[in-house]
Amino acid sequence: MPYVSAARYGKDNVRVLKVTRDQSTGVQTVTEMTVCCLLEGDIDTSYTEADNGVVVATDSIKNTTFIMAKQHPVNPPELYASILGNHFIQKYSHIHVANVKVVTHRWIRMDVDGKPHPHSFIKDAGETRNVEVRVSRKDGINISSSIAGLSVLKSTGSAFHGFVRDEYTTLPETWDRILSTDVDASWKWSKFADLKAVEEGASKFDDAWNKARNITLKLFAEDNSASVQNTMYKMCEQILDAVPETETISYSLPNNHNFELDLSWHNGLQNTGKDAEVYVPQTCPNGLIKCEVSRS
Ligand SMILES: O=c1[nH]c(=O)c2[nH]c(=O)[nH]c2[nH]1
Repeated sequence: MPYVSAARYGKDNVRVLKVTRDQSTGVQTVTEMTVCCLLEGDIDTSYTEADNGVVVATDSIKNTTFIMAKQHPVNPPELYASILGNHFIQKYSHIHVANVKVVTHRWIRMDVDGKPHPHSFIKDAGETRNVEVRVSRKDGINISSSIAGLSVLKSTGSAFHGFVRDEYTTLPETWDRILSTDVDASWKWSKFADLKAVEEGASKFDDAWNKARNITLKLFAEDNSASVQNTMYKMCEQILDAVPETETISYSLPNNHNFELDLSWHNGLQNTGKDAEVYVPQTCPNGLIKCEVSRS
């Protein structure tokens, strides 16, 4: 007899923009988020018996996403996601888990004539700040925070040699290469007992994001990289050290290759090795290096 071994449902890609206005200074702040909220619980009969009596409509989940954004702070996103998720398990006794993902887009305050403008912003389109929160009646609140799509490139200070050489190998060893990647870095927080615990720790979330971002950028720039693997491990180590409330740090880094180009066919033009200046950025394939580092 088949049975429902796992099920969750909800609304994805709910786009929310919240404007907060400081009446005393006239300074306004915007937060744009894309929210996904998926519920779990005693909902199997909606699949097996067409029992919609257990279904909180995904349209209502979308409405709730907006109402919670109106009634509560949306920053830090870890807190907003926890408030939204907690709402569903408190309001509906048959819903036991809410999975909330919030992608926060980066609207950066515009500088005009060298001064921060009170209500104009520029979108830093690549990078987002993401959180994934699981609010569970039984297991408390588990939060994972991340930086995604932070594209970085260094034109030297990266090597890759000593790797396996055999009959499958064509890649030359290098002591000086371009290193380019799109950072996806996440940190998993120790479990929070309930919403109150998240509220009490709320100031830690922005602080951790700043530390993780600064560590990533500083190490990327300054590490004399032996490999993507080794540099990302150092990043994980430093974040674990800097943010004691985290349990696990993960990185997923594509190695976006920029190939040297032999132009010697054109009048002997030298453009490889020490003469390399013009490179060819590759779209695919790319290396993909991942790791997760935990406290022992
Ligand atoms: O830093 C790297 N790690 C690898 O595993 C790898 N493999 C490869 O072809 N180039 C690189 N670079």
